[in-house]
Amino acid sequence: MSGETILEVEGLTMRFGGVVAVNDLSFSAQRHKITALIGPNGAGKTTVFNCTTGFYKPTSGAIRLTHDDGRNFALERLNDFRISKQAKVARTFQNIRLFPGMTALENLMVAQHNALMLASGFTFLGLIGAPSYRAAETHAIDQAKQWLERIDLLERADDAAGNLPYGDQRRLEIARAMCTGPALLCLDEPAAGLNARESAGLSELLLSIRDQGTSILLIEHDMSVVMEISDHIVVMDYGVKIAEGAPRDVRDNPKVIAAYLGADEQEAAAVMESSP
Ligand SMILES: Nc1ncnc2c1ncn2[C@@H]1O[C@H](COP(=O)(O)OP(=O)(O)OP(=O)(O)O)[C@@H](O)[C@H]1O
Repeated sequence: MSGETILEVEGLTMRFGGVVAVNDLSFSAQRHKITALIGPNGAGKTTVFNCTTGFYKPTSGAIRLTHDDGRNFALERLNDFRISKQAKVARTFQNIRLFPGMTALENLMVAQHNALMLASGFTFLGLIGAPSYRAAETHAIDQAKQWLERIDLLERADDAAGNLPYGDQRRLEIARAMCTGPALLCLDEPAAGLNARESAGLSELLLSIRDQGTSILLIEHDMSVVMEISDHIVVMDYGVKIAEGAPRDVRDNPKVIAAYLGADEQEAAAVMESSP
């Protein structure tokens, strides 16, 4: 194993014309831990995700990812395809982006497209049904079924993803990201729109993913989820880091309380009332 840090963000800046969405931000995320990025609306959290996952090229700064075996990736220099395929960073989005017309199972198979394409020799071995391709396909189906079972959707494997209840779709998105075998899982507001029971189930799922060895970077407005499952929290406001630490320290930090009070009454109350 290579060090405790999986992700090191250093001096990250992202400008959109005159808007500085992220300004000289530095933080690190530890291996096999859940690191949460929180902050009021417009603080710059999603922009950090978009830079980390290659959707945006940062204006300046470095984003380094280190695998368990010590391999290093300069994410700020890679495109989104290489970041997911080589650096093994997977993400979900604020708004659900499943393939709604495909079944739940098919959505998880598509996630394993890269491995299947390789095993198919980019079509030919797949067409003739070569044993190596059939073995890869069986493995992909097994993996998809295991994840469906884990998120309690095995019985709905053949239902169109778009017909599933909202909370199920959210869990399916996470399972789809996990089917790519990520080293780092980036989740953008996974609890958005979930009720209290579904949020509790989500927390359990994320803790089990962490405990089985996947590092998680989480953006979340639901403070009950953040305070319950995060190992470390980084707080942003107006593009800069205003605090970081363990859930209890962050919750009691006057700068954090002030940032949330200046934002949205409900959100401020949620931060102050949440108990880690
Ligand atoms: N593509 C873009 N073009 C111009 N400005 C942008 C772009 N993306 C983000 N911004 C601006 O950057 C700032 C940070 O936005 P960002 O979406 O990263 O914040 P956030 O913390 O994720 O907010 P929220 O919690 O509401 O999702 C905002 O002022 C936003 O308007």
